[in-house]
Amino acid sequence: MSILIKNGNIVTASENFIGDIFIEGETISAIGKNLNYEADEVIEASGKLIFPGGIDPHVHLDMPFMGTFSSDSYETGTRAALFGGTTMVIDFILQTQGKSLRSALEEWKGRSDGNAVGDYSFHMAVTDYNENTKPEIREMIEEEGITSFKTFMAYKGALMVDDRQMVGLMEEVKQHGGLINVHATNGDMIDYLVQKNRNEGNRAPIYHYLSQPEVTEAEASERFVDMTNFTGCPGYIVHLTCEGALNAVRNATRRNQHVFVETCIQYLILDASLYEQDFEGAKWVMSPPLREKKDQETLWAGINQGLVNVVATDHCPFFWEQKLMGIDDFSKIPNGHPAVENRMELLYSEGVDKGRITLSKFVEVACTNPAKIFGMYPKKGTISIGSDADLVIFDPNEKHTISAKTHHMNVDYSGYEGWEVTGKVKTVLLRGKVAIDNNECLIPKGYGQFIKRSKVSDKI
Ligand SMILES: NC(=O)NCCC(=O)O
Ligand SMILES: [Zn+2]
Ligand SMILES: [Zn+2]
Repeated sequence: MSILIKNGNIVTASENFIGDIFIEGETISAIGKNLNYEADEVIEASGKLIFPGGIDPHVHLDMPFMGTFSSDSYETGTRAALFGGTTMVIDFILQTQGKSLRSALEEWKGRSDGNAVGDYSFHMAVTDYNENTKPEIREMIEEEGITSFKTFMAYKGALMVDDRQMVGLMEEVKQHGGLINVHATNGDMIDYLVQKNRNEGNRAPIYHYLSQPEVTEAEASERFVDMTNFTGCPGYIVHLTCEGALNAVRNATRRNQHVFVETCIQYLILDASLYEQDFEGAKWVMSPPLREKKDQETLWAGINQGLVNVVATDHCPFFWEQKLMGIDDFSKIPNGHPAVENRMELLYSEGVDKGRITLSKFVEVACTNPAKIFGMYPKKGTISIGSDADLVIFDPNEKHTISAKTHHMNVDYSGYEGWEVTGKVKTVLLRGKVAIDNNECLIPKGYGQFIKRSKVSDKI
């Protein structure tokens, strides 16, 4: 099967030009002007942007968490991602404390195998690092192509590791060519504030926010950055939200250290005033919580300064019924919100269309850097000869309104209900197949492949 895409405005992290793309099978075989190849299908793309398929390296699909499961399966979650121009996601496996990484991998495979519509990979969350898990790090990297390891400095009593485990894990991960991801907030301080608020009868969603002030994230980010400096292990901070935390990374650059930073679309465009509305605020109960306007400005600037490398979502949807588990106690509200379908369009609309970032920066943080950092470049994350034909054909002028009535995520509300967006995903190709066209998904469950990843470096 061959496809010729004609006259599109091709955008990569470094280039922007009008041209044609010729696809044979799953990969791109030619790029140029006025290409004259015979193709089984021709797609006219004049007036449209063509960028690489988006990669969201932070999603939680069908994940057991806080006494329930996140509500998107591999099928619904990866399909919704495709509708929004994201052709690949990286999901998190959670080790159960006391059990092996291998058994967690088998559990996650049981839910994901044969069920994904779009491509996916896994990070391995190590929640119990000990002599038994140590040899499994090499196994995951060498045998499974899982090269990134997530740690939680928070969720005390459930997922949190201490600093001793952290440095031990870093040594091992570094030795085998992997990367450490971290949820960097101070779990002990948060646990103290949560219990204090609950004891004082403060049970509304806003107390979730008040139990995780900026200092809890700034302190843990600085500690993590210092530990990666000490061990020499490449590090990546997930869902960074605030000025204090970004300053820890900024300070590290003064000793020529680079730690990768991911923020999420919600931290760029939503703020903590959303918690000021009774239980409705539960829609945005996530960890870390939404912050202030000054933090949004810091994050947009951080993208342009090259300090913030990736914009993800931390997609972790729960039905309203599930959020109601915390109606009497904010600490029981399942943490997370749905966004995987909205990320690319919101980032284009709020970032590029409003002049905060360039088109190439948009591609860099939404497509290219995730591929580079997580060991998939240039197979994924760019438009070049030999790369997978994962492409988004995008109308930069079409306006539309986000709503739970029309989204494809398996959840009954939207954190962005009524949001007016400029720019619309029109057609999406995944490994040479038209996956989305005319608001329809044209590929079946099972088309999505598990992508084994290479060893990583701390340079991009
Ligand atoms: N972020 C969040 O609120 N839920 C998912 C788990 C995590 O990433 O911490
Ligand atoms: Zn987290
Ligand atoms: Zn997460």
